[in-house]
Amino acid sequence: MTANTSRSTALTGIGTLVTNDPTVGEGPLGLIRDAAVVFDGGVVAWVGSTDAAPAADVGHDLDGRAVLPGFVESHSHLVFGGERAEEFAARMAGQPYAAGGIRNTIEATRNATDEELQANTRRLLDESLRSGSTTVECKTGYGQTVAHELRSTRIAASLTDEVTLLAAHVPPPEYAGRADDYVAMVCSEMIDACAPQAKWIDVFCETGAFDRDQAHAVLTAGMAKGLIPRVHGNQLREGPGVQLAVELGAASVDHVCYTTQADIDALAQSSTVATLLPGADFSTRNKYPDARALLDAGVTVALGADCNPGTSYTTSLPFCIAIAVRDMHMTPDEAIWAATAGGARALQRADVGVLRPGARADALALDAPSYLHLAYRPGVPLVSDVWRGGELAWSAHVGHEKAEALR
Ligand SMILES: N=CN[C@@H](CCC(=O)O)C(=O)O
Ligand SMILES: [Zn+2]
Repeated sequence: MTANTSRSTALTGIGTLVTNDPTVGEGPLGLIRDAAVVFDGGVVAWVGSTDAAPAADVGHDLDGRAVLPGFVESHSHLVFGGERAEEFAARMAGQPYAAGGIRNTIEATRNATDEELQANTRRLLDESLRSGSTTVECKTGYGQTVAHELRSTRIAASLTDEVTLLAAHVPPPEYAGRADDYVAMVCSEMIDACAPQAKWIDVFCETGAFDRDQAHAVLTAGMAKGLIPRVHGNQLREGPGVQLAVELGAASVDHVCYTTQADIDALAQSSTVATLLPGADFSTRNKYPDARALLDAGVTVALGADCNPGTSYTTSLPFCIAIAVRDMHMTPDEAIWAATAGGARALQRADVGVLRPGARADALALDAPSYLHLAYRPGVPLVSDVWRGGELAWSAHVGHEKAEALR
């Protein structure tokens, strides 16, 4: 039995606390006004009103500021080299996004050293921490040889437990016109080598990437090695991705910009989460998903920043929350839930995205009295403090600490 050397911390004077636990507070967000939360041993020990807060070793008076669970980022591509700003500029001049741009990043990633990739991934995790993301899933997908994907999984696994093998991103240059041969290699040597370092298997099911049968082969090969499926689907046009994800019981299907009523009905009757990625649609001038239709049908919706150099070079879930409310007609409450508890559902985690006793002590404070300001004041760095495992991981008031492994 190791001694509990960590000190308990009480955050008091919280103007509005979002718990995401309707049994302890008001409505789906479990809101508590004039609230307090106590962290002890890396987990939430107590939540309630300030005047009933138990004693703790360390106290912080939040002076009326809002506190939320740390954001849960369930969709990011952080292990990459290079950047594609010119491609973005061409898109803004009218050139449509196409999956082919991914090959530019594949070349830059293959040419990068381990140290460069590790440093870039850590830089982006630090950046996402400063905007409140305390859990971050990280995909591979820009290496696409066994050695490069293995390197990418190892780099991701050194920084987060949520590692996704996305070897089936697009057929790499050396397999141009031979997607089936690439799929056969992914389903054998690639997954055999990389599965031990990953938790999830993902595939880009889209024209110019992989069709339904190829995607099915990759996902089922990953599942046979104990990986849990996720799907990039229906991003650029209607397609088989949503139905495939539901058929295989995928944790989530992501993008979901073009859906039929049958897609929405299938999702509503499943446990598959629809993860919306408004940063990608913003940066590619793509159609936003019909979030309202999904939510009104009872689909569980998550929000992700989808940080990657091609479609969405942002780590900011506050930015995505603002777009989700203004352009996708989600209510502020729905958007906040989607970026916290929704992301946790997409990662099948019950210990994050919520502030209830026993949950990880991952939280953020805003320089604002209410979570509504995240949509009301877009583009403003409102996140003032971030706690991970009950420890202050970053504060705008004291300079930021390096984000160690996100466990
Ligand atoms: N659409 C597929 N994959 C990434 C984009 C990858 C890239 O363009 O580099 C996404 O989720 O947006
Ligand atoms: Zn993606």
